[in-house]
Amino acid sequence: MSAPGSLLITDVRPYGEGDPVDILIVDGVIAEIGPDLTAPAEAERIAGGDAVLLPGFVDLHTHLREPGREDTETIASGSAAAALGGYTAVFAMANTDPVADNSTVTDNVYRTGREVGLVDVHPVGAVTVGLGGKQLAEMGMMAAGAAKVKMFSDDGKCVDDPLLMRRALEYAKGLDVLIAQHAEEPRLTVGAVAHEGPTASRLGLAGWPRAAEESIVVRDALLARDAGTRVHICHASTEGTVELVKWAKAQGISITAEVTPHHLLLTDARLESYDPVNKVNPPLREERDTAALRRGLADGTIDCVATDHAPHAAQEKCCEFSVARPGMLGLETALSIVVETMVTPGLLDWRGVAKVMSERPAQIVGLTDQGRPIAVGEPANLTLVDAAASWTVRAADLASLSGNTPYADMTLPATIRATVLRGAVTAHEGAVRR
Ligand SMILES: NC(=O)N[C@@H](CC(=O)O)C(=O)O
Ligand SMILES: [Zn+2]
Ligand SMILES: [Zn+2]
Repeated sequence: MSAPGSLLITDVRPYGEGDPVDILIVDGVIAEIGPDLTAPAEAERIAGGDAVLLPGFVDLHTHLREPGREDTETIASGSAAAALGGYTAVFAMANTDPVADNSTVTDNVYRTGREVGLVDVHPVGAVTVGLGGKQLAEMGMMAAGAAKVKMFSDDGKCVDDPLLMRRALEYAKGLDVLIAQHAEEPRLTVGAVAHEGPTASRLGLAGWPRAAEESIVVRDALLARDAGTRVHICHASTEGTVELVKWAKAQGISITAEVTPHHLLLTDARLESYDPVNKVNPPLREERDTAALRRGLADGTIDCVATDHAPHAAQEKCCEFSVARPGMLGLETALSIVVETMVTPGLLDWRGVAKVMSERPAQIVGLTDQGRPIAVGEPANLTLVDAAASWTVRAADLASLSGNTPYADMTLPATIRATVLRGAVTAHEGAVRR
């Protein structure tokens, strides 16, 4: 499925480098790159306005709430949010209702995503039946279905039983699929709603210690070593996790890790207001953690950025902190937060942004048509970034059906001028194209 016909994008700088060029796309594939290109009269045209041209972003961690909670997000609304955020592929987590633990659900999510057509929606399959942590799901059936499921995760819950995790990794090796772990030792987080530290103590909130994450990270690194397979760590949130992933990689263990935009920018200082918009799993931590995560992302210890876009209804967020649902929106603000935390301080250049938001995530999960070089003959999955622009986040203006953004009223750098999926313009100047 690629857009038939031609699209001419004028005046863009691939990876923010060199003089502006034009890009001619024919039938979904980059046909020419150079100055002052000509296109057939009927070709669609987009004025780049000196935008930075990047490969389309790939999100390994998105929660679309379909099936089950279509009041908070649908595959259509989440796809729109993704396209507006510069994404051309997203991985939709399995903690839906019903759970995506069988190929009927995963194939339906996949097909609906194709029908919407704004972004490639790849369903994530559950590792265990019903996310129950007791019995392995039929991973092989999901991998063999129409969706060709490539990633499995019980995200929202940790696969905490070490023997079951070991078996899951062994099966994943045989199927050549990826297991992504929500690293949380549940015995250490009973009742926890905030990072365990001085802020939570002062505010009287039950704490989630760093060790709850780190003990699972190191355990799963060792299990992956013994199984001779790979494991991916969801939403790394602590300084210790960065150290452990670095250690594991140095041992030759096949481990990868993602960080969310909110764990790069926000700390538990946010909790002073008791506003549950700041409640998330794993919790917002301290400045030494955000600093270590930024350094880790810059030096490649942390492989990529993933949003953990987690829409929730107002009535489940605007309530007492301890009972509010954890999670925050992320798709439409991710690039801006990465610019704020990584590009502006000089930790990443635009090549680096392409790497952590597109190339590495595509490689980690084995997508062959995403995260590709901007070159002739490559699929035209592209994002145009207006690096000089800024915008003020308004929850009501977001395409998501939910409003739980922690960045409301903040003015952030960089906007997405356009997103192109296989030659089709999916978003342009803040509006989706259907
Ligand atoms: N991150 C969150 O706080 N919540 C996620 C689940 C998860 O990612 O663990 C959700 O599904 O709402
Ligand atoms: Zn999680
Ligand atoms: Zn999640």
